[in-house]
Amino acid sequence: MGDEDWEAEIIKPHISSYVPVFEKDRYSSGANGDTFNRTPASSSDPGFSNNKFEEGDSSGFWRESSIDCEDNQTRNRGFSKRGGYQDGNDSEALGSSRRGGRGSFRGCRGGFGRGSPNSDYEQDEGTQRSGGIFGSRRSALSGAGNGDTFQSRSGGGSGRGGYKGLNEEVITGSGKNSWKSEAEGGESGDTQGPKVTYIPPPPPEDEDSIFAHYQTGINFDKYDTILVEVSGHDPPPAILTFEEANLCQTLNNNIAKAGYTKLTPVQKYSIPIIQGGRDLMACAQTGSGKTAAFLLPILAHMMRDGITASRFKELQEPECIIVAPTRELINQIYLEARKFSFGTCVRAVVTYGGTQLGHSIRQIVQGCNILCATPGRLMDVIGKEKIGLRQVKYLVLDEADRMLDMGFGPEMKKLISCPGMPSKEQRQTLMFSATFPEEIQRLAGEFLKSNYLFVAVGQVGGACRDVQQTILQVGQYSKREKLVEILRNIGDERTMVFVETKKKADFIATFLCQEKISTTSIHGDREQREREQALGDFRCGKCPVLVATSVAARGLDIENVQHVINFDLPSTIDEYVHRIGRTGRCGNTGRAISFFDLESDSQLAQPLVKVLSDAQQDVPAWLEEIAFSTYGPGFSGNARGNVFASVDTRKNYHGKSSLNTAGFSSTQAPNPVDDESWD
Ligand SMILES: Nc1ncnc2c1ncn2[C@@H]1O[C@H](COP(=O)(O)OP(=O)(O)OP(=O)(O)O)[C@@H](O)[C@H]1O
Repeated sequence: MGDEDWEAEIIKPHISSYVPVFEKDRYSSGANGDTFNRTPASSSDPGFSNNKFEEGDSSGFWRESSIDCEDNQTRNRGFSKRGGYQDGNDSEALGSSRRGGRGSFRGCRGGFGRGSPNSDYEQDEGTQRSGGIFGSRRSALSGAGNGDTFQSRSGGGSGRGGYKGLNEEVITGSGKNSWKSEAEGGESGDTQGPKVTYIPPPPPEDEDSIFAHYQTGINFDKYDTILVEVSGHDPPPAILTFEEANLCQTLNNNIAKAGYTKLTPVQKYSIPIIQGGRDLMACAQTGSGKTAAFLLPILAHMMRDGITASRFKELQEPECIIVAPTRELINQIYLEARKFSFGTCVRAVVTYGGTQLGHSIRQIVQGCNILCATPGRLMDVIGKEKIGLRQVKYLVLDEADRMLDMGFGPEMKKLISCPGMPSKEQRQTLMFSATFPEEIQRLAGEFLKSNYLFVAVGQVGGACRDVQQTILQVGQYSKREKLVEILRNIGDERTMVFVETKKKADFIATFLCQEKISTTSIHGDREQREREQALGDFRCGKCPVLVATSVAARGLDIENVQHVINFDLPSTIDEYVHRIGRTGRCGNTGRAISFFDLESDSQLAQPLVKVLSDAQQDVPAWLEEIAFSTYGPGFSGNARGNVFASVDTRKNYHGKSSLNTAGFSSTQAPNPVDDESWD
């Protein structure tokens, strides 16, 4: 993990054995947008094979293992034979149960992406990475005059190379996570591949957009009933209202404009702790307002103490650095920082991988008080001496357990030992997450003052109770059929579908498009522009289904996500908690459906039973049986005894080194290294 994209950005062009040709005429919308106007492909066209996706064909894509690194030729052959877009007739044969309403690619919205030719970020196309297997996507997918493109390019084509096979593992450079190698050999001169030139479109500047927000849900007031435990020496009392926080008028105005009238529990406890200058590790359920819990008191202090950054200094020395594990999440945090600092002299800047470094630097030198960054890019701008650390007063690790695990942990250690970085005694370090495995808590001690406070809102690592969880036993070869059935029942409600690998994300997205379910995808193999486009299309409802890998599991706050489907269950229970937390946010209700494959998911049965029962969900008898049979008589997953099954580790120092947040012995690394590109 921690596949620092700095290097991934300078990738070797790879040659694909399979380059399907997408032609706009084949998948163009009709005049009213609701006609799926397909011309059968010729049988010689490998991209539009007459063959259907077939389960159980060992030569087909479907049966491939989830391991991404394998013979390129074999995979591509398999996919081109099995996985190409079908022609109209075959598609009809396959899609017999298609719903009328949803058919035709859900009318205009369905299946057809936004036009790209006029997009702000087309300008650098010529210098982007060299295509990849679906390298012809840009021209071939360009829509007709209305600017539409066939959305499933997202699904079928991976920006950074789609089905790259072996090549995706052959990202050059020895120190993948080495800030030095990135800074030195990164965009500044390495000639191994095309440079990343993507400049994200600037966020809207108008006040309405800046303060746009969604409504809190019917269960928002129930937050007040959640038990909160604060541990550590001499914690300040919680506050009950925003007024008690004594924030300056501008901040209060911004809070009101953001639609916040009442504090969430994590805010009630964290704000006074941070205002009191204490270090903090806070664990609260997904979607319960952790971002504002750290931003507001930091901004309040910055306003009180005054800030020093001035414009157009080559070296900017921010007072606050916020790191998060994924690009989309850090961008979201930046937008929150920009919202709450609106009308103040505090300037927040964001920088993350997959975008042009020069652009980030230009933003930074215009003044930077709060730097929001993904870890690799942060080390780059430090290495390039654009960011100095001497003024850092606040270091925030969002999704802190992820930031400290084996993927990003080494990078975070480098960060705190960088020249100039104030020692932990001299800075305030704040960590937030919905999950906090105890072993990671122990690692965190290195970053925090010894008297840090630990806030646990409800069950540490517990699932949000506003999410109705259902576990279905579905075997590997029935998953697609079940998925389509569920999605057809769901209709147009926004749904995130999680799968285990990048390739599967593409494959499933392609498959759903083929089923005329408007879908896009996000994963670490897609170019950043495509990731952002996919997220944008999902957010605005243009594509109500987003197929994602774990890159989208944490932190993303998207309005109206009503359903999460775990097509593949993740390997850890914490990951499960984060994934399902994309719905049921801020007091709204949501649903999560997970496909449990007896052959591959048994190790998750026990922690799943625990998480379900702690969240007062129905536990299927078959799942309990598996949990018992896997773990024997000692298992008591249904016991609802201790609300704080996992707590501040300083309470349990002795002999409990392998517990995870669900309170069970961990059979695997907390966050296994995978092949995703995160930041
Ligand atoms: N006090 C509040 N009143 C109203 N809305 C709030 C309040 N606090 C936060 N929100 C909103 O709730 C949503 C979820 O907040 P946020 O993204 O900070 O959750 P989180 O706890 O960080 O979730 P995750 O664990 O998934 O990262 C956001 O849209 C945010 O603007």
